Amino acid sequence: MALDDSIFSIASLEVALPDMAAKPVFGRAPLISILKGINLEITRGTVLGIVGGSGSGKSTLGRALLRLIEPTNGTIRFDGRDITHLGEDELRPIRRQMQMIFQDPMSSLNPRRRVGAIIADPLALHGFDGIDGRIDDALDHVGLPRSFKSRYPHELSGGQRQRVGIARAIALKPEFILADEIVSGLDVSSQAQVLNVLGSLVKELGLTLAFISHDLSVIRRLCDRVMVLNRGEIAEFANTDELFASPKSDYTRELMDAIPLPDPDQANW
Ligand SMILES: Nc1ncnc2c1ncn2[C@@H]1O[C@H](COP(=O)(O)OP(=O)(O)OP(=O)(O)O)[C@@H](O)[C@H]1O
Repeated sequence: MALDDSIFSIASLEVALPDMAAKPVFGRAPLISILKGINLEITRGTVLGIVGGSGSGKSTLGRALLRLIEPTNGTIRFDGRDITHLGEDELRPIRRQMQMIFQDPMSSLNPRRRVGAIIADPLALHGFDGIDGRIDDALDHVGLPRSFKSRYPHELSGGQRQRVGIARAIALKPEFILADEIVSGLDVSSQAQVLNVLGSLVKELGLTLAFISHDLSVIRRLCDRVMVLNRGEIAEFANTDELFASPKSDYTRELMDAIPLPDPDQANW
């Protein structure tokens, strides 16, 4: 793969964090290793699924990609630039290019701001002009009526709130979006809506997405490639079709066995 096809290039990534359970009376908590030897390329315009059980290191990997935490070892290249150890001042101009959509929109959307303002705030912060038009565009892209601009988050359903989170992220025209367990709190039909919206956006806008989920059935619907994480290490990394056709690791097979049988009402998912 040519290097310029990659939005992210990760080599030998390791993350160790202070062990909060250790609670030392004096000095610092000892470090525990969370991620080990992660190598990864994320190709422009593709969706990478990151899957694994609870505590496997999915969110930590996402946070390291966005440089919300600093790795202990290894390199993170974003758009060809080594960002592994950049300070906050140097990261600031890059931050707009990397957006995140969160698991719980009730806590990530300010309950006292209307939807229009929620989408407008980061646009204003980053100095965009024509903000009203950009808000309308973003709402159109996620399939929400423009009249929702005057609503508050509590006046929306869970799926609609999650689409506001997506609208806020795409309005900034980022190069990359990280979505961390964004459908796990939703009922099956809202999950389907949100996944459909994301799938269309990837095609329409050429988005590059990393999609974290513990649920392989969700990953299968959206992702081109899948990284399976187990205890902070890569158990398997393959194209989605290959992974489902012939899983190579026992751990992947365990995750597959945990997929619930499809609901016949959702057969056209
Ligand atoms: N700030 C931290 N300090 C110490 N340990 C941490 C910290 N954050 C996460 N961990 C530990 O790192 C491991 C990986 O956590 P992480 O949240 O990345 O996993 P995950 O795969 O996203 O799990 P889940 O699906 O449950 O959210 C866990 O054992 C967790 O307890």
